[in-house]
Amino acid sequence: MELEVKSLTKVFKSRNKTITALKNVSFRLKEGEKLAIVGESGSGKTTLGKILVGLEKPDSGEVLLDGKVIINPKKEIDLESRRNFSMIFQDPYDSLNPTKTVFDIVAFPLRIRKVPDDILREAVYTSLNDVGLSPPDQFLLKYPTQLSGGQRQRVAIARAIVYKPKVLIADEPTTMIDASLKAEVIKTMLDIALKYKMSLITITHDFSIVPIIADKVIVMYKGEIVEEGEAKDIIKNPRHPYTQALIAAVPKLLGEFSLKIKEIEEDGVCPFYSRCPLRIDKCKREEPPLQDIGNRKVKCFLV
Ligand SMILES: Nc1ncnc2c1ncn2[C@@H]1O[C@H](COP(=O)(O)OP(=O)(O)OP(=O)(O)O)[C@@H](O)[C@H]1O
Repeated sequence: MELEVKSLTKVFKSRNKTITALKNVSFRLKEGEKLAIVGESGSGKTTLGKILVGLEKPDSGEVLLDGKVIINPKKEIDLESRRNFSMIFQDPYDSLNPTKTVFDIVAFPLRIRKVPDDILREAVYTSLNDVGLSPPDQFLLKYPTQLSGGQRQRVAIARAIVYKPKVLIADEPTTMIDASLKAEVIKTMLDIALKYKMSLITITHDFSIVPIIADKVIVMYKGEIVEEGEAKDIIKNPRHPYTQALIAAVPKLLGEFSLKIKEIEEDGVCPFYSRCPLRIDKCKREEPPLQDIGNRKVKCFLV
């Protein structure tokens, strides 16, 4: 399996505002690889995940799986292509229907694909065992409100993996759960990815989980990739000033790190200019390209 994301761009327009959520985002992912997409709130991470699972359409660019175009602006993503991806959403309180039992929640993706009952039942049991909700019989008839936060997140994972996607996308999977449960949820996802040879894309603002969850990292700022490379290299030696700031902010909350500076929003200016501690004059006159530097890509003149 090889996933290729090519120049994805997505712009949201409302009455008086245009927001470029993604701008020319490209990357590749192989079978079993683990990628972290890191950036603060609003950097476009969730939009990227939503495009992959078919919840949003790109304005331009395309996504290929094993060389075949499965997503482009003119195409409705079909159920067969969607089967390759699955997304675990940030909030296990919000994403589980409170009126449905665990069985119905986990079975749902198979029901819409009209999977026969006996296969469906077997798949739900396997999924619940895989996420550590075992024995499954103890959980099947429970409602989300009867479960703890960690258990709810496990149900969300069970639902996401029930049809064995090739790429599992986890959007801030540990944000809403207790710190003490973070490691367990992460371990569950890693075990599952390994067992089924799934590729894992973790969307996060939290650099502290990157060494555990990823071999590759993409750092996004305002919808653009500003740095991309091997996780261990980037953590040891971040090259883009934004990546440096994100890593320096661990384990502080990124909210504390955000500087309240009026941002310059002009074309032809580095998007990180207003916040960059290392900016030079050129950064205000010219937007740096995403340059290849060894096995790294960095969108900065200073590297
Ligand atoms: N449906 C939408 N309509 C209008 N604007 C949107 C929509 N979805 C996202 N945006 C905007 O696009 C930008 C990127 O949002 P996105 O949710 O992808 O970022 P993010 O990095 O995942 O942030 P967060 O962690 O807060 O979810 C934001 O400015 C957001 O307000």
